[in-house]
Parts: sequence; structure tokens; C-alpha cells
Amino acid sequence: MRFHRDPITVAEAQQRILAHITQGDIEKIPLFESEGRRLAEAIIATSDVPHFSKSPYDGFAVRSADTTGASIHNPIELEVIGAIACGDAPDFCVEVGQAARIMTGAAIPQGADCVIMFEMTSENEARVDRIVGIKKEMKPGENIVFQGEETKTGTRLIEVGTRIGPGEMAILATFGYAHVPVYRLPRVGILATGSELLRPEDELTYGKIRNSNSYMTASQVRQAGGIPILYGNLEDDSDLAVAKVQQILSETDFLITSGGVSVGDFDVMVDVFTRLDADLLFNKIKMRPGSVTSTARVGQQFIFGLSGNPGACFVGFELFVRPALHALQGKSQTALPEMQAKLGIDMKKPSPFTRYVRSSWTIEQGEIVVRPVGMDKSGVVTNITDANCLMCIPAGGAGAAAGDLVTILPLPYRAGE
Ligand SMILES: Nc1nc2c(c(=O)[nH]1)N[C@H]1C(S)=C(S)[C@@H](COP(=O)(O)OP(=O)(O)OC[C@H]3O[C@@H](n4cnc5c(N)ncnc54)[C@H](O)[C@@H]3O)O[C@H]1N2
Ligand code: MOO
Ligand SMILES: [Mg+2]
Repeated sequence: MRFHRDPITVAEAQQRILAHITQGDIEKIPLFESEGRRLAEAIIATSDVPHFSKSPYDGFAVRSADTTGASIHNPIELEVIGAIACGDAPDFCVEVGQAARIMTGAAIPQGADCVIMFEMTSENEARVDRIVGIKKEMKPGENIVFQGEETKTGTRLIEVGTRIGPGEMAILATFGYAHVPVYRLPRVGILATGSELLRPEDELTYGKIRNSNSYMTASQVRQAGGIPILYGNLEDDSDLAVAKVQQILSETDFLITSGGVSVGDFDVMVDVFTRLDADLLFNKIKMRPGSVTSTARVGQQFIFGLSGNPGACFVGFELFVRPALHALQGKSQTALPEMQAKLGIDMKKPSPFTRYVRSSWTIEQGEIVVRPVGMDKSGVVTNITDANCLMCIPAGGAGAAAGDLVTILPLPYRAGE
């Protein structure tokens, strides 16, 4: 049986997926292992930063009033009553005429209201550590890092869904998150359909090809924060496909298949959706490549039926699976980001649907310029490596001309390369 195909827009397809996604399970993991994971709770400052007033310099904690009139030529002598190291809790008070040695990061003692750097003092060699000469007039509060000046207790610092990187690690450690609440990594089954498929280790034989989609998709899953689980290659046989899909759904959070979603005699995914009584969210999208990309729900789980053509499979993942993985992990921006770029060459091929062209953007004379990476056929596999974005060419007979502004969707994992 063939499904009726009613083409919908990319945005509508994305919306149909997101409408059914509830955020994933939460687990607490050790801070050191949380790199790259997404936060399941907003992080709130559990203390002031700093939580005590402290010195930013090595020097002397003094009373500013005692320094009135001090200069290089007229140092004012103060009695040194002690030394405060980082980590000390000073138990004395700096009284009139007194000073305390203090190190960078150490707590300001009572009585003192400023810190003078060692460089602005002179110490009498004969009476070292007992008398210090102050060579500069100080203002109240000068050279003090005040309690809470950076952050106050209760400030919301990181939002749910944020990916943990260096800055987040620093905050989590600062506020005592030895264990971090994160979303569990979604387990994503990957199944390649096609009787023509060989494994990477197999010799090529006439008419057959090696399965590249599973490995490409596994990499995309990892990049989007999921755990890929490979279920190998499946020949085009409906009975086998139904059984395999059921097995995978029982072992994973959701399933990505490639191939078999079009109208060919051996395109098994259509049968799978029918026989599993799946809730088909869509099976035709107004886009090129990958117009036959299909997605169905079985209970709370999804089957993303990506196209077999590698270029279409790649694009289908970026437009539909990535947002699902992001939404599961609380990320607020689920779709690829958008930018405007100047088209570097004519793209006048007419298309009834929006084209998502694997492309590369660069900065030329201060402008973002985008060009396709090469042969733009959905069966092409060897130029995906050159793409750092998808370029959107609107539907219609005219296409787009060199110099036109077009929307591009930068691929996040290519940023910073
Ligand atoms: N009569 C029509 N024919 C086709 C249509 C159509 O609308 N009417 N759509 C075309 C478009 S567009 C696409 S895209 C493909 C989609 O095909 P399927 O998703 O059913 O994929 P297959 O038929 O299984 O394979 C297509 C192509 O991709 C190669 N392939 C498959 N799996 C892999 C893999 N794991 N690694 C690498 N390459 C793979 C396969 O050998 C085929 O060459 O349908 C068009 N036809
Ligand atoms: O939908 Mo197909 O991907 O254009 O080759
Ligand atoms: Mg096919």
C-alpha cells in the first residue's frame, strides 16, 4: 500500500515533530564528566561572589583616613600588626595608625577600608615587618573587591538546556555543584535499509555500495548530543524490517532509518509505517533534497525515515532530527541558526520546492559570501565534507542570482574550524 503524499513546508514538519516532544529524563552526574551535556535545571548563585570582601593585590590593608597627606616625599609611617594570607580569617582589627600585610585574594580585616600595593610603600630595613611607610593618599574602598560585587546570592546564571562548556564548568564549581543535573543522552538507533548495502569492510561488487549513511548519521547524532547505536544494514524485506524496527524501538529512545521512503517497488519503510500502525506525521516535504523524508510516531517514540540518498539523508537529519534531539535536552533554540549571506554565483536552477544546498560560507572583503560546495545532486556523498552551511534557495522558476542575499543555516559543529 502507498501512502497519499501531501507536501508540507519544512517549518510545518518541524512544528509537527516538536509538538510531540516532551523533555527527556534527568540524571545527576559528576561535575568533571558533565562537559558537553545540557543542563536540566537553571543554575542559581548559591552565595555572593565573592562571599567576603578581599584584596586584589599584595600590599597593606590600612585605614584611608590614616593616609591623608601621604606622598613619595612624605611617607606616613604605620605600625604593621600582622599578615593575612589567602584563606586566613583575620581575627584582629586594624586600629588608627596600624596596617596589616595582606596578600591577593585574602580577606580584608576589620578596621581597614582600603589596600595599598607593596610598590607604593617603603619598609624600613631595620624595622622590617613592624613599620611601613605609606607613599600615597588612599580613598575609602580603594583596591577592595567587595562582597557580592560580581554576583549576588539568588542571581539566575545559566538557563535550562545550556550546553556545559568552560564557563559553565567554572560557575558550577564556584557554586558547589559537585554533581550536575543534566538531561540523559538520548539513545538513537540507526538502521540502513537497502539490499544493495555493504559494510565498510566488504569488497565492492557490481551494483552494490557501502553503507555510508549510518556512519554519517551517527556522527550527526553525536554532534547533536545523542548516543548513536548502529543496527547495521537491512535488506529490503518488509517482514524483516518490521521485526527489526520493533526490536530497535524496544532498545532505544528513537530510530533513524535511511532509504526506502520513496515510491520504489522495494521501498520498505512505507510498509513498516503501515504495519506498525504508526502515526505518520508527514511523508512529503516542500524541500529539495529529501522531499520524501518521513516521520512517524509509535507511542511516544519517533521513527525518522531519512532518504537513502546521502545528501538528502544529511539534510533531513539537520532539519528534522537535530531539532528533536535539542528539544529533548531542553535547548530553547532547536532549529539550525539562520544568517544572511551574499550569493557568490548564480543558482538559477528552477525548483518547485525550496532547495537546501550543501554550501560553504566565507568572509570576503568584510561580507559573508556563500557558494555551493560542488555537484548539488542528492546522491553525491563526497562533498558533504566541504559544507559548513545549508544555503536556502527559494522555490520558483527564477532561483537566485549572484549578489542576491540568501538565508544560510550554518552547521554548528563547523563553527570555529
Ligand atoms: N518515481 C520516483 N522516484 C523517486 C522519487 C520520486 O519522487 N518518484 N524521489 C527520488 C528522491 S528525490 C529520492 S531522495 C530518492 C529517495 O529514495 P529512498 O529514500 O527510497 O532511498 P533508496 O531508494 O533506498 O535509495 C536511494 C539511493 O540512495 C542510496 N543509498 C541508500 N541507502 C544508503 C546508505 N545507507 N548509504 C549510502 N547510500 C545509500 C541507494 O543505493 C540509492 O542510490 O528516491 C528518488 N526516486
Ligand atoms: O528528495 Mo531527493 O533527496 O531530491 O534526491
Ligand atoms: Mg527508493
